[in-house]
Amino acid sequence: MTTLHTLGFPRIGAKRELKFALEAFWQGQKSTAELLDAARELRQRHWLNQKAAGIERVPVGDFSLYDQVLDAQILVGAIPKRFGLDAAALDLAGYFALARGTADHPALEMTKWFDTNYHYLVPEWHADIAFSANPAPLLAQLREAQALGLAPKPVLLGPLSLLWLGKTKGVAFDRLNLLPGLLTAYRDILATLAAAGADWVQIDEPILALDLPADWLAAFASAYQNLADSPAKLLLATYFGSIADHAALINALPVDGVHLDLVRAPEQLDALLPGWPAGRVLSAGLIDGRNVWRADLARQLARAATLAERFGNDLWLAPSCSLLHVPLDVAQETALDTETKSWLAFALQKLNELKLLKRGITQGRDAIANELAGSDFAQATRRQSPRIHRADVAARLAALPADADRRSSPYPVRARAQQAWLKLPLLPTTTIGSFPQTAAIRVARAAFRKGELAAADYETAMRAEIAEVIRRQEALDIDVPVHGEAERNDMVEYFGEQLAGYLFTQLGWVQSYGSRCVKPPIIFGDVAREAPMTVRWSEYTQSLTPRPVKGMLTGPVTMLQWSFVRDDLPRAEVARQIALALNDEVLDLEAAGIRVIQIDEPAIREGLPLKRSDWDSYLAWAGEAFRLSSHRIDDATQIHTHMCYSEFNDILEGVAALDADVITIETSRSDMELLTAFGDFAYPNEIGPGVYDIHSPRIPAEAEIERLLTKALAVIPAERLWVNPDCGLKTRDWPEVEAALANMMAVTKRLRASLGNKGERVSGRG
Ligand SMILES: CN1c2c(nc(N)[nH]c2=O)NC[C@@H]1CNc1ccc(C(=O)N[C@@H](CCC(=O)N[C@@H](CCC(=O)N[C@@H](CCC(=O)O)C(=O)O)C(=O)O)C(=O)O)cc1
Ligand SMILES: N[C@@H](CCS)C(=O)O
Ligand SMILES: [Zn+2]
Repeated sequence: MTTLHTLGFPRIGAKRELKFALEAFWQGQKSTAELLDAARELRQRHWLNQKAAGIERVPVGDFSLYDQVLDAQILVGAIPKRFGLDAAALDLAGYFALARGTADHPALEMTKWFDTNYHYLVPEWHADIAFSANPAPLLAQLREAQALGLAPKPVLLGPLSLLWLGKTKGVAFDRLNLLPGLLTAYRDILATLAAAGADWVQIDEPILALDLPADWLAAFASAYQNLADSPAKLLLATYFGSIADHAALINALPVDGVHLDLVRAPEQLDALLPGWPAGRVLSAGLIDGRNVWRADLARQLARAATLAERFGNDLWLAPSCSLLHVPLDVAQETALDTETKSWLAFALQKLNELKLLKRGITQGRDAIANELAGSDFAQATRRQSPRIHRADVAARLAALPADADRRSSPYPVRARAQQAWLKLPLLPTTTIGSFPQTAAIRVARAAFRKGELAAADYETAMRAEIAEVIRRQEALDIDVPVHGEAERNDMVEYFGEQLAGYLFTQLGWVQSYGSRCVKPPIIFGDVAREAPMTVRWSEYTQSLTPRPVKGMLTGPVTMLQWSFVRDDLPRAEVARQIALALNDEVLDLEAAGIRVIQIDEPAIREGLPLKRSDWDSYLAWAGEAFRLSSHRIDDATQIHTHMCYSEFNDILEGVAALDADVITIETSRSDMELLTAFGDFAYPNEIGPGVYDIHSPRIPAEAEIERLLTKALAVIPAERLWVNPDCGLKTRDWPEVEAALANMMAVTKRLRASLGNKGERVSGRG
């Protein structure tokens, strides 16, 4: 009979219990035992949720106190020497030192998990690293699940993906040299898990969805040959894309089962099935683990039934990938109308969809006739809903001139017009937008939302916050201040709430990194701006200072990437709709006298398709959408953009093609590595490489900032260099922010003096 399983489950908790337990622990308000209890309680609740929904093999090892890739590093004893910690004796202080850094040790670098908004901690590979199996924490969780009478399936990040996702440090070397030692650790771990009763182990190798070099593909064959005598059966899990290009390799691997993402890449079955080894389990990922739309049950049942005919007991059904990337339970959403709710499925609803598919296969269609009718009805109402299609949006897009995404003049001309009024000093300073989202701000917003604080009082509180933010930036002498984003719950959700075509949830939390979560809004229909969204806040801010205030918007690609997007329209088309809505806002800001405007695009790299063959078309429409958002603005209005948390080396031309006047970009955690590439490529416009990492509570010393800025000056002409932190400061507290920015300003002023030009920049006049 078909087996139901999941690859991973959300771990933060319906009410973000894990977040609050972690943050209380970090603040010394919860003991180690209390934090571990909270974690155990969540794990058990989630396993039981899955069991109740008919999931027969629950995952173990998908839960983490911070990040599953960090846990995978600890599991194989791969802790960078610089921390001076022993994996086998790691306590919580050590664990969080790796994740969050300490006064002496910067945290592990953090970057995006494939094309998701989840961030993982990047392994640091040294040529002399000695791996050793450290299975005790995973084993303890396995026993917890067994004690609940469950049939758990441990989940490991596979050896090749773990190596690939890390970065080499020190003298350059080939990461594949580390494979033999790493495999010894995996063999030990598999033996220990099997001895503890795990008959199946899931090994995730998501890098198989990428274009891999030949030596890495060859390493898959040898690595899995090495693990072939594993006493536990191995389920090789792939997701986020097709592995069809590697069909022959995959079919020859000595593994007992393979999971395929049949939502993202349904066509890969045709490539894989002809050579599928007899007796190998197919885990069919039929339910979308990356989006929130209710499955078309009839369609999925037809697919599942065909597979069941061929595979019989060797068919497993699952979501397409871990459910980490979707919210937990749509039933908790009390503010959504019944029709809208009927279109949606969060993690718990997706489990139910799997259960229905199994019932349909084993007992026949009639056994789920009502549910099939319900699903058909929901698909039909969604397709036909008048709330989804807007003729005005379509007409406006159709009427755009061919050059709507071009500024009227090239950058050098614009730079002159901008410097003429901005009169900025050399190495102008700015921040990325947000200032600390203090408890007071969030409490005020929570009260406002509950109706306990009147709109006017909320407005007054936010204005007071803005005034304070301006006062502090003036005291620091920052050249281009911002309003601080106090009024925003989140840089995407905030805009989603104000745009037509978007829905938002009350409890639709998805983990972004560590304890930090986001509530991605849901794009369900055509997007349009109903009314100005940020203008009054920016206008007010400008009234407080003679300095040029930078207005702050989230760009179309990021609005798309960090939302759940409708699946009935190409993403490019949705991006164009958002771009026009933002263009309305840009023009209104400009008219209101806000003539420096940042259009954040931190997610542009994350949205890059996993296969290189799809890159050009993505970069073309993403770039067009970005540029379209500043359609028709004046040369003298300076457009900034900002990007963070990604490797940008691959897409420098695409980044340059956005033609923003200034880009502020995260670089400090990677020690300005990116800048070398920007220098080689001769990035044409202005650039502000982040001079310190804002995701760590560490205050960067002046010497550190100076070292990074000096490195930047070696590759970027001083006339085009800006000085700023890596990203927004919303997660930090004020003492840290003021100390860090004061150091940044002191270094900048020293460097300006040493560059011998304390007056206006000359760049724009060249
Ligand atoms: C820049 N980043 C972002 C990403 N994705 C986004 N959608 N947004 C981003 O900004 N991806 C990449 C990075 C990831 N970085 C971060 C950084 C910080 C957070 C974060 O702090 N998230 C908050 C939740 C933010 C939010 O929605 N706040 C709301 C609700 C606040 C709240 O919890 N209120 C309480 C009451 C008040 C209290 O007691 O504190 C309540 O309602 O119960 C708001 O401000 O109104 C987090 O807490 O995790 C995310 C990604
Ligand atoms: N303007 C945003 C960008 C974050 S990527 C902020 O400062 O938080
Ligand atoms: Zn950022």
